[in-house]
Amino acid sequence: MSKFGTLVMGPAGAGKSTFCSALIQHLQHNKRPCYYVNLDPAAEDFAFEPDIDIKDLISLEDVMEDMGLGPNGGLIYCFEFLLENLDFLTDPLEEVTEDYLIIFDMPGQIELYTHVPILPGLVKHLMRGSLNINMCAAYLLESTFIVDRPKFFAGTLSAMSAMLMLEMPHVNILSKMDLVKGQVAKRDLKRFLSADADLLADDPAHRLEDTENPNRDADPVSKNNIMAGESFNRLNRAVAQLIDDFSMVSFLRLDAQDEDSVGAVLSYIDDAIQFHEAQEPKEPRDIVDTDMT
Ligand SMILES: Nc1nc2c(ncn2[C@@H]2O[C@H](COP(=O)(O)OP(=O)(O)OP(=O)(O)O)[C@@H](O)[C@H]2O)c(=O)[nH]1
Repeated sequence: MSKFGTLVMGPAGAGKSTFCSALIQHLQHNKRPCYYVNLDPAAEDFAFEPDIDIKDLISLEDVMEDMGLGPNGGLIYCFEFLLENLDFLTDPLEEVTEDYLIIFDMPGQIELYTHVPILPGLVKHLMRGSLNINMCAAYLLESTFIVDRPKFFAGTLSAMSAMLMLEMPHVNILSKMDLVKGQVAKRDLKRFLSADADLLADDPAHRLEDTENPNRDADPVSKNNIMAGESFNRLNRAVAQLIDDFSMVSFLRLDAQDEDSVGAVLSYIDDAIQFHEAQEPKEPRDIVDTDMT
């Protein structure tokens, strides 16, 4: 039998630890066992004591002090150290049975999900090694991002970057929905949940389309700036359209204080894990270069 787990990720302050706690509480209420793994080497206070805490292996504070590194370099060092000492995770996780949901609480440094190839190695170890955990990534983005539409699409791209890098079942979650309740009409909210590209085109706060400036032709600097603005606009819209066309990113809603909302998100995570488990493992395809004949 396989083990099951979820990797809770997202930018700093997105609500990852709060979601982990709400999830643990919900699982406890439903008499479902869970196993909590803290992988944030800077995390301090926990509502629930982790079963595994990376700080027992290495802490960010020590690394910064001993190695003279900053918080980002220190975090990368901690994860490289973890990858060199994977028994720290493997030994206790081998004992965890399939009844448990293993919850991995991740740090918020965005570099980890975008351009440092550390997490793929960790995920590969957890999912494909002797542990063979069926996992789903839960990527949290703060719902207040929807107030600033370009920021929302930038956040959506960070979620996509994690999806592409990790190649594992993945759900995206707009966290802290209580903070935007009443501020966004239901109809508008739907457009954010499925990342509708037209959100950029009809953004009421759009500032770059200053084509009506009467001095634009007379002032070459102003003209160049406006041209750059226009081409950036077109580029932004093209990227948003790509996300929209391929239905690449859609979001679930989460209010961590509302147990029904937590339960609903959990059921999506469960489904994503089970759907993945049901898939036949694919044989790698033969590479046939048709131009070589
Ligand atoms: N209103 C509201 N606040 C929330 C919710 N979830 C988290 N918060 C608050 O948002 C802040 C950050 O939450 P954390 O859970 O620490 O976020 P995190 O992503 O774990 O943060 P880092 O580990 O620092 O990246 C805290 O003040 C939480 O109380 C929510 O659903 N609603």
